[in-house]
Amino acid sequence: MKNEIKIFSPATVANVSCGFDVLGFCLDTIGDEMIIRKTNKKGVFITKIEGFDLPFDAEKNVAGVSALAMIADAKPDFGFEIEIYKRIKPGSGIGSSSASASGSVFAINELLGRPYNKTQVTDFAMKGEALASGSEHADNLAPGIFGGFTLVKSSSPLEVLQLPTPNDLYATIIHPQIEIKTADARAILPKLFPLQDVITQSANVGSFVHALHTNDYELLKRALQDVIVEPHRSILIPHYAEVKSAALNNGALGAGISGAGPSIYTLSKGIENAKRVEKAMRDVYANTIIAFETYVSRINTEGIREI
Ligand SMILES: Nc1ncnc2c1ncn2[C@@H]1O[C@H](COP(=O)(O)OP(=O)(O)O)[C@@H](O)[C@H]1O
Ligand SMILES: N[C@@H](CCOP(=O)(O)O)C(=O)O
Repeated sequence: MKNEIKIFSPATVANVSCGFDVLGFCLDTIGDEMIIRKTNKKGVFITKIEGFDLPFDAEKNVAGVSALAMIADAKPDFGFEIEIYKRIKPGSGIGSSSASASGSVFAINELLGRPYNKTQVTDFAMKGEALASGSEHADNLAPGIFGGFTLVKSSSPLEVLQLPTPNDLYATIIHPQIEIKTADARAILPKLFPLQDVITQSANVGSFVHALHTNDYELLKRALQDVIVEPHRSILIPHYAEVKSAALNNGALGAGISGAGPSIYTLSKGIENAKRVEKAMRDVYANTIIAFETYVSRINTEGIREI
């Protein structure tokens, strides 16, 4: 069995407008790298973090918390060192904490000879994600671990459905360089919603899943609406309405807040449309003082992978 593994842990888009805490998909052009190796000393030790200032204490870093949860169950007679090469900015809305929380347990599971299935790996990763966001949600973790589009049917007990990915679907992301902590963006949401909004949202998530199964781009377009969360969170994102309109006016099938923001995601049919949408979104921020990054990505159907 291997003593060391290097992985690519991709960024992910949670919620996908209509599926708060349940829908997500996996990106390909941005993600963290991690090296995990066995050590004689028992425990979990974060030995290197490059890219961003994050805690080395395993109990304060999401990668360490999920790893500790897995080894508490697996009880190996050795420990693990973790190196994190962070490319996804924390507080980005494209699953920065999730990439670390899922990457460590994906890798440890490989080094242990895969005793756990993907759902169990996701369950351990949820312990890490809870540290960052204050709640055990798996909508970023599941697409990272399973690949493609996923739906979290239930968090407890955890049940994840892997959904089909239409061939020609591309994502464009714009990430204004401000930080929104997921925990803060969750705290501002109301606890109760009007029944009519819940009905609209449920119909959209069902329609979206059907559209993925049938490659129905027109239905997909109509389903990518969020009447529940977007009105409360969009005010935290500079020029949100303008960026969204620019994307939709330039051929995007849908646009919305990626995870808890500030990133904005869009889905387009074909890479040429995705690139046109990228330019339109960049043009909005280009006339402001806001620094930003953009990514165009195919949907990554493999998820976390060894590199
Ligand atoms: N390995 C890690 N990677 C990213 N964030 C981490 C990590 N460990 C702890 N954190 C904390 O998690 C928070 C970022 O997570 P979150 O707010 O969910 O952002 P994101 O949407 O980018 O995942 C920050 O407070 C950060 O310090
Ligand atoms: N469903 C969560 C997703 C948070 O995603 P992140 O990428 O911002 O961590 C939420 O919307 O709170």
